[in-house]
Amino acid sequence: MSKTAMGASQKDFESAVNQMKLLKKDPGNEVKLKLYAHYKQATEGPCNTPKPGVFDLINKAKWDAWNALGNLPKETARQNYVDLVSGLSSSSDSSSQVKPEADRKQAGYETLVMTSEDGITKIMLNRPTKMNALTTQMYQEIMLALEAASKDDSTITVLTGNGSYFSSGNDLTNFVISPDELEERARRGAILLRDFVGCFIDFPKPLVAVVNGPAVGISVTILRLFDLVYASDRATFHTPFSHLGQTPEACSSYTFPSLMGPAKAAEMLIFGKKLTAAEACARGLVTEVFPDSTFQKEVWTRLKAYSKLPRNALRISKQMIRNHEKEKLHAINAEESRILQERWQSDECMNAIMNFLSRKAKL
Ligand SMILES: CCCCC/C=C/CC(=O)SCCNC(=O)CCNC(=O)[C@H](O)C(C)(C)COP(=O)(O)OP(=O)(O)OC[C@H]1O[C@@H](n2cnc3c(N)ncnc32)[C@H](O)[C@@H]1OP(=O)(O)O
Repeated sequence: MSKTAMGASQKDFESAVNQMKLLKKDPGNEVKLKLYAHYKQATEGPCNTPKPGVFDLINKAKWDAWNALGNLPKETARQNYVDLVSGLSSSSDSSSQVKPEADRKQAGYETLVMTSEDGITKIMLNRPTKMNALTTQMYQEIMLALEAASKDDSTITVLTGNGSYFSSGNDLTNFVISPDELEERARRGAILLRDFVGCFIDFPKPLVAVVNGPAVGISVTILRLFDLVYASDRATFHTPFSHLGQTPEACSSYTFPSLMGPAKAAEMLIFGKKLTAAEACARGLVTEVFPDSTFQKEVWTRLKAYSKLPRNALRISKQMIRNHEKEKLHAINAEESRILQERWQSDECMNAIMNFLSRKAKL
């Protein structure tokens, strides 16, 4: 950020406002909220309008963002706005630069880093500051990445997270929408969820989860569709669906009871009990737990050795193990997505999400 001692002039501010209108790439809801709040603060001062109702989600999120700036001086808000816009412009400039040929990173993903090396394609969730919470864009990019990995010449595909979390599950701001959009967004969300989980059910090669830290929600339930799950002893496994007014997904209403028995599954899926990595391993959800200090080294050494095994034999064996229940899993996935479509429109779900967004509730 380029703060000057004098702060941004009115001219700099107006030019940043104009620059925003020319921005080609959508900066995402969080940045848009920050820009909105600083614009209002810079032009009108502290928040001066009544708080919108709890179901007016978009206006409430905007109001919260503006109100959170308190008595921030107009000049500081103006400078922050200019800095935000200049950060956006420079990142969109740099994203258009040609990447060096030697770079093994596969281009085209904004929320993931995808690399292929030593017979292993690695898909890394890359929103570390948001605990790798899964945005709509991220679900779509993961599906594209899985499709590419299923066709490339690697032997094994790995999903992992960048930073301290594996993933904090569905990004709750996916639900920041106005009431009149709710029904349509819930319908589209259910289709996206069904397609997303479907990609894991059908994935043809050995799929490995390298669970580098805590996992929440769908990033836990999806694990039963992987062939190996390696976890750091720092990882935890938490499915707080009832707390969020929601219900299980990723086929877990069937796979968890069959894996750990209905009583243990209920403890997780109905009552939201958080498991340690050792507990998740004892319940069969995790293949093996490693000390965090040696986790990356041990896991990648193991995977590199596995990736040298005959590719077709691995693939066929995986399919033999998985094919028996594929059809059933697709049917369960469709039904869970349908039920969630209803849940997302419920007051219980809306209230839980608003509580999180207004920081009244954390897990
Ligand atoms: C197509 C739709 C498919 C839908 C499929 C449905 C899936 C169901 C689920 O996945 S349910 C699980 C949903 N996840 C949660 O409820 C987790 C919510 N997050 C938290 O409770 C906490 O953030 C935490 C415990 C994960 C981490 O707490 P900590 O104090 O360590 O860190 P912060 O809270 O300060 O988090 C840092 C920033 O990251 C943002 N963030 C984290 N997780 C999420 C999330 N799931 N959704 C949205 N945002 C998230 C958090 O808001 C902080 O952002 P900020 O720095 O801008 O304040």
